[in-house]
Amino acid sequence: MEVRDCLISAPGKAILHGEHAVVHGKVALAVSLNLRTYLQLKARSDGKVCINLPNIDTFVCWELSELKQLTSFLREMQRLDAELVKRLREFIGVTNGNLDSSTSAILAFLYIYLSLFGSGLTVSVWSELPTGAGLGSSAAYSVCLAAAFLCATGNIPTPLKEWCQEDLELINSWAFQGEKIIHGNPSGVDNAVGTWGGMLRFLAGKIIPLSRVPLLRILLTNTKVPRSTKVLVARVKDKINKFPSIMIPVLDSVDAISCTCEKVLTEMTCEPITGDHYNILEELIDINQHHLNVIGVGHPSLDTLCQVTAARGLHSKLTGAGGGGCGITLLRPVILSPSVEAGTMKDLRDCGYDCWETSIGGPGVQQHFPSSVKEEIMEVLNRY
Ligand SMILES: Nc1ncnc2c1ncn2[C@@H]1O[C@H](COP(=O)(O)OP(=O)(O)OP(=O)(O)O)[C@@H](O)[C@H]1O
Ligand SMILES: C[C@@](O)(CCO)CC(=O)[O-]
Ligand SMILES: [Mg+2]
Repeated sequence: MEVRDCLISAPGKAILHGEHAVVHGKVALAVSLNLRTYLQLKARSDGKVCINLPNIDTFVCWELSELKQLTSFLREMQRLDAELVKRLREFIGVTNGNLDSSTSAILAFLYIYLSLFGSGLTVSVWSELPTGAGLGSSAAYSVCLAAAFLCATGNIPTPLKEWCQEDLELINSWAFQGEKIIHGNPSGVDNAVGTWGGMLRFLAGKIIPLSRVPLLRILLTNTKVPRSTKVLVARVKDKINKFPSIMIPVLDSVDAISCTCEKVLTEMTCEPITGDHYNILEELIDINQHHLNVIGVGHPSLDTLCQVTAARGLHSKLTGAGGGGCGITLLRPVILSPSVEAGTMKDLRDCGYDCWETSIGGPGVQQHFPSSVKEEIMEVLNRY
C-alpha cells in the first residue's frame, strides 16, 4: 500500500444548548471554535508504529508485526467492532471500565488505525484545546485520526483537492467510532462540529448547518476542574432511569430552549438586533444552567462562574459535559453594552480560572501544507 504523509487539523466546539439532552434524542446547537487539534502522520519503513501525544504525556511505539495480529475483520464503520475492542483492551492490559486519558486515546488510535491502515507510521498530535474540559477535545482528536488515516491511504483525496460531502461523511463516521471508545455513548454532535465546523443544529444524528447566524461574542472560561465526559454521560443515564417521570420533562424543556434559541438567532439575522434579543438569549442560558444542575452535571466551580459573571450583569452556563471544565458567557456587542469584559475577566482569573474571548464558527476538518501551519505548532509536531 502506498502511504502519503499528511497534516490535518480539526476544531474544538462549544455547545450553546442541548448537551446531555442530545444523547437522549433532543436538539443541540453547537458551534466550532478557533482552537484546533493538529495531527501529523509520517510513513515509516522500519516496521514500527509510533504515537506521540504530548498534551497527555503519552508516547508509545509498537512493532507492526504485533499489531497485525490484532487486525479488524469487520472493516465497517456503522457499528463498533466489539471483538476488536476486546482484543485491544487485552493487548494494552485494560481490566476495568473507566479508562484514564492515555489509555482511551491509545485505544481510539489503535481502533481506527487497525480498521483503516496497517503500515508503519508515526502519528504526532498537538492541540490548542484544553484536554477533557468540555470543548470537544476528544472529537477533534478522533476527527483528525479518521481524516489522517483515510487521507494517507488514498480513501479520500490529498490536500490539492477540497473534500466533498461524501468524504466528510466518511471522516465523521470513523471519528464517531473514536468518540464511542472515549465517551461510551456519544450523540455524535461533537465529531459533527469537528468535521463540518460552523454552527449546527443536531438532532438524533441529523446534522443541519445553520448558515444564517449572527456574530455572537462568547467568553470561554475554563474552571480547570477535571472531569470525564464518559462518567458524566453515564451518570445522567442512571438518573433518567431512576426518575424517568422527573427527568424526561427536563430534557424536553432543554429541547425547547435549543429550539427557541435557534429561532431568536434566525430573527437576529433578519431584523435589526436589539437588547430584547439579548434578553431572551440570556434568560435561556440561565434556565438551561438550572436544568443542567438538576440533571446532576453542575459543579461548585461552575456556580462560581455564574455568580461572578452575574455580578457584572452577564449570563453563563456550562458547556459540554459539565462537572467542571468550561463554561460560556454571552457578551453583548460593544455597541449595546458598556465594556464589562475586562473587569469580568479579571474577577474570573482571580478565581484561578483561565478565560478568553473566542471567535466561533471557523472551518471544520482541514488538510494543510506544513508552511500554512503556525510555526510553534509545527515545532511541537516535528519534535518527535
Ligand atoms: N490532544 C489530545 N491528544 C491525545 N488525546 C486526546 C487529546 N485531546 C483529547 N484526547 C482524548 O480525549 C479525552 C478527553 O475527552 P472528553 O470527552 O472526556 O473531554 P472533551 O472532549 O474535552 O470534553 P467534551 O466531550 O465535554 O466536549 C482525553 O482523556 C484523551 O483520551
Ligand atoms: C455531554 C454531551 O452531550 C456533549 C459533550 O460535549 C455528550 C454527547 O453529546 O456525546
Ligand atoms: Mg469529548
